[in-house]
Amino acid sequence: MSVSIRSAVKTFGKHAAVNHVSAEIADGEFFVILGASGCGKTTLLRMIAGLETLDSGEILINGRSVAGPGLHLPPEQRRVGMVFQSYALWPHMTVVDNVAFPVKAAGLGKRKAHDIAARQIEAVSLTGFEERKPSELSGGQRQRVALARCLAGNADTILMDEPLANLDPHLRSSMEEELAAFHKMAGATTLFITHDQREGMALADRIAVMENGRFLQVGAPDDIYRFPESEKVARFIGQSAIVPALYDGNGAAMIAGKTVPVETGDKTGRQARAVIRPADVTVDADGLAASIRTIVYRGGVWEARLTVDGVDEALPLVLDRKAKPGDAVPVTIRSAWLLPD
Ligand SMILES: Nc1ncnc2c1ncn2[C@@H]1O[C@H](COP(=O)(O)OP(=O)(O)OP(=O)(O)O)[C@@H](O)[C@H]1O
Repeated sequence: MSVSIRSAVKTFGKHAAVNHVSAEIADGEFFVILGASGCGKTTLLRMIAGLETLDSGEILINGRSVAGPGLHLPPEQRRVGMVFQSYALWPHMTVVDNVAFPVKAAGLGKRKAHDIAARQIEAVSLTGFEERKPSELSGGQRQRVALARCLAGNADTILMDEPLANLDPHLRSSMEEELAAFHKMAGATTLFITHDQREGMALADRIAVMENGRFLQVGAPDDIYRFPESEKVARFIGQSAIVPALYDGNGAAMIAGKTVPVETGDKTGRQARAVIRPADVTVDADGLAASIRTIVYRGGVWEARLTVDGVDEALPLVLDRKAKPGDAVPVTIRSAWLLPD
Protein backbone atom coordinates (compact mmCIF):
# COMPACT_ATOMS: atom_id res chain seq x y z
CA MET A 1 0.00 0.00 0.00
CA SER A 2 1.34 3.43 -0.82
CA VAL A 3 1.27 6.16 1.82
CA SER A 4 0.96 9.83 0.86
CA ILE A 5 1.62 12.55 3.39
CA ARG A 6 0.61 15.97 2.11
CA SER A 7 1.69 19.02 4.04
CA ALA A 8 0.72 17.43 7.37
CA VAL A 9 0.70 19.73 10.39
CA LYS A 10 0.27 18.98 14.09
CA THR A 11 0.66 21.65 16.74
CA PHE A 12 0.74 21.21 20.51
CA GLY A 13 0.05 24.61 22.08
CA LYS A 14 2.34 26.93 20.12
CA HIS A 15 4.81 24.22 19.16
CA ALA A 16 4.53 22.67 15.70
CA ALA A 17 5.60 19.07 16.36
CA VAL A 18 5.00 18.24 12.68
CA ASN A 19 5.33 21.23 10.39
CA HIS A 20 4.17 20.83 6.76
CA VAL A 21 5.65 17.39 6.15
CA SER A 22 5.13 15.82 2.73
CA ALA A 23 6.26 12.47 1.32
CA GLU A 24 5.12 9.89 -1.20
CA ILE A 25 5.97 6.41 0.05
CA ALA A 26 5.73 3.71 -2.58
CA ASP A 27 4.01 0.35 -2.18
CA GLY A 28 6.51 -2.06 -0.59
CA GLU A 29 9.04 0.64 0.32
CA PHE A 30 11.05 0.56 3.55
CA PHE A 31 10.96 4.22 4.55
CA VAL A 32 12.99 5.34 7.56
CA ILE A 33 12.35 8.59 9.41
CA LEU A 34 15.58 9.55 11.14
CA GLY A 35 15.93 12.35 13.64
CA ALA A 36 16.99 13.34 17.12
CA SER A 37 14.75 13.03 20.16
CA GLY A 38 11.82 15.44 20.05
CA CYS A 39 11.97 16.20 16.30
CA GLY A 40 8.40 14.96 15.77
CA LYS A 41 8.91 11.40 14.50
CA THR A 42 6.47 9.70 16.85
CA THR A 43 3.82 12.36 16.34
CA LEU A 44 4.01 11.87 12.57
CA LEU A 45 3.69 8.11 12.89
CA ARG A 46 0.74 8.48 15.25
CA MET A 47 -0.96 10.74 12.70
CA ILE A 48 -0.57 8.05 10.03
CA ALA A 49 -1.83 5.37 12.44
CA GLY A 50 -4.89 7.44 13.33
CA LEU A 51 -3.91 7.96 16.97
CA GLU A 52 -3.50 11.70 16.44
CA THR A 53 -5.65 14.10 14.41
CA LEU A 54 -4.18 16.53 11.87
CA ASP A 55 -4.44 20.31 12.24
CA SER A 56 -4.15 20.57 8.46
CA GLY A 57 -2.90 18.61 5.49
CA GLU A 58 -3.92 15.16 4.35
CA ILE A 59 -2.85 11.52 4.63
CA LEU A 60 -3.78 8.88 2.07
CA ILE A 61 -3.24 5.14 2.29
CA ASN A 62 -3.33 3.39 -1.06
CA GLY A 63 -4.90 6.45 -2.63
CA ARG A 64 -7.72 6.61 -0.08
CA SER A 65 -7.87 9.64 2.16
CA VAL A 66 -7.75 8.55 5.82
CA ALA A 67 -7.15 11.95 7.40
CA GLY A 68 -7.76 15.45 6.12
CA PRO A 69 -10.11 18.38 6.39
CA GLY A 70 -13.14 17.08 8.31
CA LEU A 71 -11.98 13.47 8.03
CA HIS A 72 -10.39 11.17 10.58
CA LEU A 73 -10.66 7.42 10.07
CA PRO A 74 -10.10 5.48 13.30
CA PRO A 75 -6.98 3.26 13.49
CA GLU A 76 -8.88 0.00 12.97
CA GLN A 77 -10.16 1.23 9.60
CA ARG A 78 -6.68 2.07 8.31
CA ARG A 79 -5.43 -1.53 8.31
CA VAL A 80 -1.91 -0.75 9.45
CA GLY A 81 0.21 -2.86 11.79
CA MET A 82 2.02 -1.04 14.55
CA VAL A 83 5.00 -1.63 16.79
CA PHE A 84 5.51 1.21 19.21
CA GLN A 85 8.07 1.98 21.90
CA SER A 86 5.44 1.12 24.50
CA TYR A 87 4.82 -2.46 23.55
CA ALA A 88 1.07 -2.52 24.31
CA LEU A 89 0.79 -6.28 24.75
CA TRP A 90 -2.32 -7.75 26.30
CA PRO A 91 -1.20 -8.42 29.89
CA HIS A 92 -3.60 -11.28 30.55
CA MET A 93 -2.56 -13.25 27.45
CA THR A 94 0.46 -15.50 27.04
CA VAL A 95 3.18 -14.74 24.50
CA VAL A 96 1.77 -17.17 21.97
CA ASP A 97 -1.77 -15.83 22.36
CA ASN A 98 -0.54 -12.27 21.96
CA VAL A 99 1.29 -13.14 18.75
CA ALA A 100 -1.55 -15.31 17.41
CA PHE A 101 -4.18 -12.67 18.12
CA PRO A 102 -4.05 -10.73 14.83
CA VAL A 103 -4.03 -13.98 12.86
CA LYS A 104 -7.15 -15.20 14.64
CA ALA A 105 -8.74 -11.80 14.24
CA ALA A 106 -8.15 -12.11 10.48
CA GLY A 107 -10.33 -15.23 10.57
CA LEU A 108 -7.73 -18.00 10.37
CA GLY A 109 -8.29 -21.09 12.52
CA LYS A 110 -6.68 -21.53 15.92
CA ARG A 111 -4.26 -24.17 14.71
CA LYS A 112 -3.07 -22.14 11.72
CA ALA A 113 -2.77 -19.08 13.95
CA HIS A 114 -0.56 -20.95 16.39
CA ASP A 115 1.63 -22.29 13.56
CA ILE A 116 2.21 -18.78 12.25
CA ALA A 117 2.77 -17.48 15.78
CA ALA A 118 5.34 -20.21 16.47
CA ARG A 119 7.26 -19.22 13.36
CA GLN A 120 7.36 -15.55 14.30
CA ILE A 121 8.27 -16.36 17.91
CA GLU A 122 11.20 -18.34 16.58
CA ALA A 123 12.17 -15.45 14.28
CA VAL A 124 12.53 -13.16 17.30
CA SER A 125 14.42 -15.84 19.31
CA LEU A 126 11.71 -16.38 21.92
CA THR A 127 11.02 -20.09 21.45
CA GLY A 128 10.49 -21.55 24.94
CA PHE A 129 8.75 -18.40 26.21
CA GLU A 130 5.37 -19.14 24.58
CA GLU A 131 3.43 -19.68 27.78
CA ARG A 132 4.75 -16.69 29.73
CA LYS A 133 2.75 -13.55 30.40
CA PRO A 134 4.23 -10.15 29.40
CA SER A 135 4.84 -9.33 33.09
CA GLU A 136 7.28 -12.25 33.21
CA LEU A 137 9.46 -10.87 30.41
CA SER A 138 12.21 -8.26 30.20
CA GLY A 139 11.60 -5.00 28.31
CA GLY A 140 13.55 -6.20 25.30
CA GLN A 141 11.67 -9.52 25.27
CA ARG A 142 8.34 -7.70 25.34
CA GLN A 143 9.47 -5.61 22.45
CA ARG A 144 10.29 -8.74 20.50
CA VAL A 145 6.83 -10.15 21.24
CA ALA A 146 5.31 -6.93 19.89
CA LEU A 147 7.45 -7.25 16.79
CA ALA A 148 6.46 -10.91 16.31
CA ARG A 149 2.80 -9.98 16.71
CA CYS A 150 3.10 -7.26 14.12
CA LEU A 151 4.87 -9.56 11.65
CA ALA A 152 2.29 -12.31 12.24
CA GLY A 153 -0.52 -9.86 11.44
CA ASN A 154 0.70 -9.71 7.85
CA ALA A 155 -0.44 -6.11 7.46
CA ASP A 156 0.10 -4.33 4.14
CA THR A 157 1.47 -1.31 5.94
CA ILE A 158 3.59 -1.50 9.07
CA LEU A 159 4.50 1.42 11.31
CA MET A 160 7.44 0.91 13.64
CA ASP A 161 8.54 3.34 16.33
CA GLU A 162 12.06 2.41 17.42
CA PRO A 163 11.15 -1.28 17.75
CA LEU A 164 14.77 -2.28 18.38
CA ALA A 165 15.58 0.47 20.89
CA ASN A 166 15.69 -1.65 24.04
CA LEU A 167 17.63 -4.55 22.60
CA ASP A 168 21.27 -5.27 23.31
CA PRO A 169 23.62 -4.62 20.35
CA HIS A 170 24.05 -8.25 19.38
CA LEU A 171 20.35 -9.03 19.28
CA ARG A 172 19.74 -5.72 17.64
CA SER A 173 21.84 -6.49 14.60
CA SER A 174 20.33 -9.96 14.24
CA MET A 175 16.84 -8.38 14.48
CA GLU A 176 17.88 -5.87 11.81
CA GLU A 177 18.73 -8.77 9.51
CA GLU A 178 15.48 -10.47 10.47
CA LEU A 179 13.48 -7.36 9.69
CA ALA A 180 15.21 -6.83 6.36
CA ALA A 181 14.59 -10.48 5.40
CA PHE A 182 10.97 -10.26 6.52
CA HIS A 183 10.44 -7.08 4.56
CA LYS A 184 11.91 -8.63 1.44
CA MET A 185 9.62 -11.64 1.79
CA ALA A 186 6.37 -9.96 2.82
CA GLY A 187 6.86 -6.74 0.86
CA ALA A 188 4.78 -4.69 3.30
CA THR A 189 5.20 -0.94 3.07
CA THR A 190 7.14 -0.10 6.21
CA LEU A 191 7.57 3.23 7.98
CA PHE A 192 10.26 2.89 10.57
CA ILE A 193 11.43 5.60 12.90
CA THR A 194 14.75 5.72 14.65
CA HIS A 195 17.32 8.16 16.00
CA ASP A 196 20.08 5.70 15.11
CA GLN A 197 21.58 6.54 11.72
CA ARG A 198 23.43 3.24 11.53
CA GLU A 199 20.15 1.36 11.87
CA GLY A 200 18.45 3.67 9.38
CA MET A 201 21.21 3.16 6.83
CA ALA A 202 21.05 -0.61 7.26
CA LEU A 203 17.32 -0.92 6.66
CA ALA A 204 16.07 1.89 4.47
CA ASP A 205 15.18 2.09 0.81
CA ARG A 206 14.90 5.81 1.52
CA ILE A 207 15.62 7.89 4.59
CA ALA A 208 13.91 11.13 5.59
CA VAL A 209 16.13 13.19 7.86
CA MET A 210 13.80 15.05 10.23
CA GLU A 211 14.52 18.08 12.38
CA ASN A 212 12.23 20.36 14.27
CA GLY A 213 9.03 19.05 12.68
CA ARG A 214 10.31 19.12 9.09
CA PHE A 215 11.95 16.78 6.60
CA LEU A 216 15.37 18.26 5.75
CA GLN A 217 16.16 15.74 3.01
CA VAL A 218 14.66 12.53 1.66
CA GLY A 219 16.72 10.06 -0.36
CA ALA A 220 18.47 6.71 -0.63
CA PRO A 221 20.92 6.13 2.26
CA ASP A 222 23.95 6.31 0.00
CA ASP A 223 22.78 9.55 -1.63
CA ILE A 224 22.07 11.16 1.72
CA TYR A 225 25.55 10.16 2.90
CA ARG A 226 27.43 11.16 -0.25
CA PHE A 227 25.37 14.12 -1.42
CA PRO A 228 23.90 15.91 1.62
CA GLU A 229 22.03 19.04 0.62
CA SER A 230 22.86 20.95 3.77
CA GLU A 231 25.43 21.17 6.50
CA LYS A 232 22.87 19.91 9.02
CA VAL A 233 22.28 16.70 7.11
CA ALA A 234 26.01 16.22 6.50
CA ARG A 235 26.70 16.53 10.21
CA PHE A 236 23.79 14.33 11.25
CA ILE A 237 24.76 11.41 9.01
CA GLY A 238 28.18 9.78 9.46
CA GLN A 239 31.56 11.30 10.23
CA SER A 240 32.70 14.36 8.36
CA ALA A 241 34.62 17.60 8.41
CA ILE A 242 33.12 20.63 6.68
CA VAL A 243 35.82 23.03 5.52
CA PRO A 244 36.08 26.09 3.26
CA ALA A 245 36.91 25.47 -0.40
CA LEU A 246 37.35 27.52 -3.58
CA TYR A 247 35.53 25.93 -6.50
CA ASP A 248 37.00 26.25 -10.01
CA GLY A 249 33.61 25.71 -11.65
CA ASN A 250 34.81 22.56 -13.35
CA GLY A 251 35.18 19.55 -11.04
CA ALA A 252 38.00 20.69 -8.76
CA ALA A 253 38.42 22.90 -5.71
CA MET A 254 41.25 24.34 -3.62
CA ILE A 255 41.12 22.86 -0.12
CA ALA A 256 43.90 23.54 2.38
CA GLY A 257 46.09 24.86 -0.46
CA LYS A 258 45.75 21.75 -2.65
CA THR A 259 43.64 20.97 -5.71
CA VAL A 260 41.04 18.32 -4.92
CA PRO A 261 38.64 16.64 -7.38
CA VAL A 262 35.11 17.32 -6.16
CA GLU A 263 31.53 16.36 -6.82
CA THR A 264 28.87 19.04 -6.77
CA GLY A 265 25.14 19.35 -7.26
CA ASP A 266 24.08 22.48 -9.12
CA LYS A 267 26.81 24.57 -7.59
CA THR A 268 28.00 27.66 -9.45
CA GLY A 269 29.61 30.11 -6.97
CA ARG A 270 33.34 30.00 -6.19
CA GLN A 271 33.10 30.14 -2.42
CA ALA A 272 32.16 26.70 -1.18
CA ARG A 273 31.98 24.39 1.82
CA ALA A 274 33.41 20.94 1.25
CA VAL A 275 32.16 17.85 3.08
CA ILE A 276 35.05 15.47 3.69
CA ARG A 277 34.28 11.89 4.73
CA PRO A 278 36.77 9.35 6.12
CA ALA A 279 36.93 7.59 2.72
CA ASP A 280 38.07 10.89 1.14
CA VAL A 281 41.23 11.01 3.27
CA THR A 282 44.26 8.75 2.79
CA VAL A 283 47.64 8.55 4.47
CA ASP A 284 50.31 9.90 2.09
CA ALA A 285 53.93 10.63 2.98
CA ASP A 286 53.94 13.51 0.45
CA GLY A 287 50.61 14.90 1.64
CA LEU A 288 49.53 17.66 4.01
CA ALA A 289 51.27 17.85 7.37
CA ALA A 290 48.79 16.59 9.98
CA SER A 291 48.74 15.15 13.46
CA ILE A 292 46.29 13.02 15.39
CA ARG A 293 43.97 14.97 17.67
CA THR A 294 41.80 12.09 18.91
CA ILE A 295 41.66 8.39 18.16
CA VAL A 296 39.32 5.55 19.17
CA TYR A 297 39.44 1.82 18.51
CA ARG A 298 36.47 0.40 16.58
CA GLY A 299 37.43 -3.25 16.31
CA GLY A 300 39.98 -3.91 13.57
CA VAL A 301 40.25 -0.22 12.70
CA TRP A 302 40.94 3.06 14.49
CA GLU A 303 38.87 6.17 13.88
CA ALA A 304 40.99 9.29 14.15
CA ARG A 305 40.53 13.03 13.90
CA LEU A 306 43.43 14.95 12.43
CA THR A 307 44.60 18.49 12.93
CA VAL A 308 45.77 19.88 9.60
CA ASP A 309 47.54 23.21 9.17
CA GLY A 310 45.23 25.78 7.66
CA VAL A 311 42.05 23.69 8.20
CA ASP A 312 39.72 24.71 11.02
CA GLU A 313 37.93 21.43 11.49
CA ALA A 314 39.64 18.15 12.31
CA LEU A 315 39.58 15.72 9.36
CA PRO A 316 38.20 12.20 9.86
CA LEU A 317 40.50 9.31 9.01
CA VAL A 318 40.21 5.54 9.37
CA LEU A 319 43.54 3.94 10.26
CA ASP A 320 44.39 0.25 10.14
CA ARG A 321 47.07 0.55 12.81
CA LYS A 322 47.32 1.83 16.33
CA ALA A 323 48.48 5.42 16.88
CA LYS A 324 48.26 8.02 19.62
CA PRO A 325 47.30 11.68 19.88
CA GLY A 326 50.13 13.91 18.67
CA ASP A 327 51.51 11.39 16.15
CA ALA A 328 52.30 12.91 12.77
CA VAL A 329 50.21 11.36 9.95
CA PRO A 330 50.53 13.20 6.61
CA VAL A 331 47.40 12.88 4.46
CA THR A 332 45.92 13.69 1.08
CA ILE A 333 42.32 14.74 0.56
CA ARG A 334 41.42 12.68 -2.50
CA SER A 335 37.85 13.82 -3.02
CA ALA A 336 35.07 15.88 -1.48
CA TRP A 337 31.44 16.88 -1.90
CA LEU A 338 30.67 20.58 -2.21
CA LEU A 339 27.46 21.62 -0.47
CA PRO A 340 24.94 23.48 -2.68
CA ASP A 341 25.03 27.30 -2.50
N1 LIG B 1 0.59 15.16 23.56
C1 LIG B 1 1.52 16.13 23.51
N2 LIG B 1 1.33 17.33 24.08
C2 LIG B 1 2.24 18.33 24.03
N3 LIG B 1 3.42 18.21 23.38
C3 LIG B 1 3.70 17.04 22.77
C4 LIG B 1 2.77 15.94 22.79
N4 LIG B 1 3.32 14.92 22.10
C5 LIG B 1 4.53 15.35 21.67
N5 LIG B 1 4.75 16.63 22.07
C6 LIG B 1 5.95 17.43 21.75
O1 LIG B 1 6.12 17.43 20.34
C7 LIG B 1 7.49 17.29 19.99
C8 LIG B 1 7.70 16.06 19.14
O2 LIG B 1 7.48 14.89 19.94
P1 LIG B 1 7.64 13.43 19.34
O3 LIG B 1 7.27 12.46 20.40
O4 LIG B 1 6.92 13.35 18.06
O5 LIG B 1 9.21 13.39 19.08
P2 LIG B 1 10.15 12.18 18.67
O6 LIG B 1 10.98 12.68 17.55
O7 LIG B 1 9.37 10.95 18.43
O8 LIG B 1 11.04 12.03 19.95
P3 LIG B 1 11.61 10.68 20.69
O9 LIG B 1 12.64 10.12 19.75
O10 LIG B 1 12.20 11.26 21.93
O11 LIG B 1 10.45 9.78 20.92
C9 LIG B 1 8.25 17.28 21.32
O12 LIG B 1 8.73 18.58 21.56
C10 LIG B 1 7.21 16.86 22.32
O13 LIG B 1 7.52 17.37 23.59
